[in-house]
Amino acid sequence: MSSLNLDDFTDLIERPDGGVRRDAEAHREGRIVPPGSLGRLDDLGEWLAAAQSAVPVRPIERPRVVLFAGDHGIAGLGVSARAAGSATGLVREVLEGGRPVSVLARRLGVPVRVVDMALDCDPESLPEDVVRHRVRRGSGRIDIEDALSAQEAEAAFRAGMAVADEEADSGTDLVVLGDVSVGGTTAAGVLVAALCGTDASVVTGRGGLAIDDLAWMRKCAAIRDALRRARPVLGDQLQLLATVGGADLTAMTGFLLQAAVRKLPVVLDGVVTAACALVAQRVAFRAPDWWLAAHDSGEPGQAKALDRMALEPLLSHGVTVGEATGGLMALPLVQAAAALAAELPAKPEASEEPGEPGEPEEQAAEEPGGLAKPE
Ligand SMILES: O=C(O)c1ccc[n+]([C@@H]2O[C@H](COP(=O)([O-])O)[C@@H](O)[C@H]2O)c1
Ligand SMILES: Cc1cc2nc[nH]c2cc1C
Repeated sequence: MSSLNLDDFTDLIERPDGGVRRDAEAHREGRIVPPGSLGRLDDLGEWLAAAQSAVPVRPIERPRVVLFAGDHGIAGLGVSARAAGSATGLVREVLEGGRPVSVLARRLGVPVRVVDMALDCDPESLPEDVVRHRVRRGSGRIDIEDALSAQEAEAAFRAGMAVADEEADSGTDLVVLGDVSVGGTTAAGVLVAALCGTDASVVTGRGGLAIDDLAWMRKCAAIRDALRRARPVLGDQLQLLATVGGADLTAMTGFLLQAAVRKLPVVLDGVVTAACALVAQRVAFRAPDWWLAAHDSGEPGQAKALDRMALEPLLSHGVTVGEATGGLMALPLVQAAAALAAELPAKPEASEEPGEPGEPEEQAAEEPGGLAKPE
C-alpha cells in the first residue's frame, strides 16, 4: 500500500463551480417568485446547483445515510451516559429499524448504511457488510494512550475514502453523515479544542443523554488530558486522529475529504461530524464548500467548529441523539429547495426584457395592484 499523503487533497478538492452558481442565481432571478422571498431555500438551491454543476438543479433522488460506528475506551471513565462498549446495541437497533434515524429514514425513503470501524463486540455477531472495514475492537483510552496505531489510523482513513468512492460510484447524490459512537463526543471535543486552540471547558458538552455535573467534570478532565497529548501532533492530521480521534472519527474524516474530491455533497449532523469536518478543513481548506450543516445540536464544540468553517446550521431543535437524525431533518428542506429551484416557472417574457418601451410602467402599474389584494 503506498503511503497516504493528506497534502494531496488540497489540490484534488476543487470548489463547486462559481460560474454555475452565478447561472443558478440568474436562473432564480428569472422565476415568477421575487428573489429573496424563499429565504435560505434560494441559497440552498444555488449551492446544490453549483455542487452538481447543473442549472436547473437536479432533484435529490438517491440520498443515503452513512453512519460510522465505534466504541471509545474513554467511555470507561464515565464521561458518557451510555455504558462503555454499548455502541453495538445501538447499531443493532439501527439495523432492526428501531432508532430515531431508522424511523426518519423509513419515512423519507432513505437507505441507511452502517460502517463498523471499532465496535466493542465480536465481528461475527454483525453482518459482513457492516464489519468489513473494522480496524480494531474499541479505540484506545485517549487520556493516557493513543486511540489508534499509525497503521490502524491509515487503514481507517482509507476505509472512509473507500466508502465515499463506493457511494459516488453507485450514484448516491447526497450523503447524510452521522455517527454511532459511545464516547465519541469526548474525542470530538478534543479535536475541536485542539484545532481552535481553546480550553477543555469551552468544548465540553453534556453528550447524548445529558450527563450530570460530576460526569461533566470527568469529561472535562478527560478532554484536558487528551488535549495535552493532541497538541504536539496538531500539524499532522492523520497522527492527530490516531492520537485522540479514534477509528470512526478517522474514517469519517477520510470520507468527508474523498466525498469532496468526488463532488458528492454531504449533510453534516452533530458535534462528531463537525469535529471531523474541522480536521478535514485543516487538510483541504476548500472542502467545507461541499458540506451543509443540518442543525445546531446545542453542543458547544459543534458551534465552535461550524463557526470556524463559516457553516451556518439550517435548523435548531436541540436534537442531540446523533446517528444522523439532525441531518435527516434537513433533507426535506434540501429536497424542497432543489424542487423549487428547478420547477418554478419563468417570469413572462416581457418582464425579462428590460429594454422594451413602456414595460417599466406596466410593471409599476401591476405590482401595487397585486400587493393590494386582500390575503
Ligand atoms: O449531535 C450532537 O451534537 C450530539 C451530542 C451529544 C451526543 N451525541 C451522540 O450521542 C452518542 C453518544 O455520545 P457520548 O459521547 O455522549 O457517548 C454519539 O453517537 C453522539 O453522536 C450527539
Ligand atoms: C448557501 C450555502 C453555502 C455553503 N458553503 C458551504 N456549504 C454551504 C451550504 C450552503 C447551503
